[in-house]
Amino acid sequence: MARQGNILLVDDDPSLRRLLALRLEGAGHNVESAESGAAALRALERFNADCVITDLRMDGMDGIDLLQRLSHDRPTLPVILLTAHGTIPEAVTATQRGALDFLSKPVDKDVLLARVDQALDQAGVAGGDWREVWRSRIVTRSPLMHRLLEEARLVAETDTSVLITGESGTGKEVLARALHDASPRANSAFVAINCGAMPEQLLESELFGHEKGAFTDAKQAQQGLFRSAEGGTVFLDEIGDMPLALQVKLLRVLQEREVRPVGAQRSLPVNVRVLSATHRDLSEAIEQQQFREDLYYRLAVVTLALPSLRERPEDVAPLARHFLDGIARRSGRRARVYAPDAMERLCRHDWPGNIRQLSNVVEQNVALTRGHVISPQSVDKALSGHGRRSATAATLQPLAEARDAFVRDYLIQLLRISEGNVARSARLAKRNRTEFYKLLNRHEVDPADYKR
Ligand SMILES: Nc1ncnc2c1ncn2[C@@H]1O[C@H](COP(=O)(O)OP(=O)(O)OP(=O)(O)O)[C@@H](O)[C@H]1O
Repeated sequence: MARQGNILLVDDDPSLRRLLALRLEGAGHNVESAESGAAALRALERFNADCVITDLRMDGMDGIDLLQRLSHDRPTLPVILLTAHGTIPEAVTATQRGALDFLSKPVDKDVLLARVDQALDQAGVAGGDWREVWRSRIVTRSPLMHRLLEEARLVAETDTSVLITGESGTGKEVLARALHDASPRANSAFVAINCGAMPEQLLESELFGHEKGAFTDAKQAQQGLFRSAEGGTVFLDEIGDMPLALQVKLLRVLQEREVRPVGAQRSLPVNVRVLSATHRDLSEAIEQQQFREDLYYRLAVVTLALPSLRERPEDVAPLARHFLDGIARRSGRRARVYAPDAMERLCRHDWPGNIRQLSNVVEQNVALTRGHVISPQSVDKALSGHGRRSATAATLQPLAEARDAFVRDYLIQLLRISEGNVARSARLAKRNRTEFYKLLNRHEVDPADYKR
């Protein structure tokens, strides 16, 4: 069923506005028109738009300015740009800054309706239904991601085991949670565990539980994650790092749908859905006999491969704004903004650490920015810091700068641990408060940014 949505149409040419509105209304959409970027922002205060179509060149606030405002204020609202002959390069740049797409004038009716349908799909407007909440934590404008989310939504309705693959920091856990939220198990527990983070025996008892007295430290019986997730979902992160002996036990649990706590005589039935994730190439691990092939086929009935951030550069700007908003909300202060050149640099970076690295860079930028606007220099500094380990003679920092960077990182870590509490941070650093405040000032770190 074709989607029908609320479309805000922005163009300073009244005849084009009328024509496009007629076409969109003819397809069942609800259309509101505005003659400028400023009028569009006013209209959005009362009109609940699912998609904005805006001309690129307009007097006053043009399409790019409007896009920038919307990317900041409404990062998930899809924006389509209308371009006349000669403005296509600008529109291409705009898609890198977060525009969903662009349409060349004269606008072909079928292309218009197809693009709008795609935009409504992105906004989560499904066949006339209202937007979906399950994917609300996933900020994206990438068509690759939208296809993946569509697959995720379909597979969420079943009890199929899903293996999520992707480089570190691409959002595997976020996707697993969204899958759970979209599933019929959404009202039961979602329990996540990192299989690479603990020794084998501890992992076994964490997963399957233990009886009282099963081993020296087992003072109390513990039911284990599988049983505590009864009716819900277990998410096994870094499954590729699970020790082989435990892989056998996990396979048995998946086959029999029963768990046997450490030290128990009997197995107990469990009803959980299993999602797992890895950043490793499991086929290579299977070849090297580090991962059981039979377990792989049990876990990877469906595989969802998350693209790296390099493969979806259009997500950098909306994600950066999303993280700025998050920091502002936590500190109760107005969100900072990136200067256009600074945003350009973020968009050009290749993000080996993916979204987690972007989130750290944004946090570092906020910590180092006194005013409202984050400068390109601040971005360069944060990015060179992240590349420190692979520095060459050309990029190596002078000692004074490296020392400053170290002290700043140290202060940020303290404030993270103490959630912005200066007295506690000063105690941890074994410095008196006055001295500690001086350090914060000198390194332009603001404790308010770390308050929860
Ligand atoms: N699409 C997204 N929108 C908003 N935030 C995201 C998105 N994807 C990831 N994040 C955030 O990025 C960080 C890393 O995500 P996550 O922990 O899910 O990645 P991961 O692939 O599981 O990483 P790892 O392999 O290191 O365990 C988290 O803070 C998460 O909230």
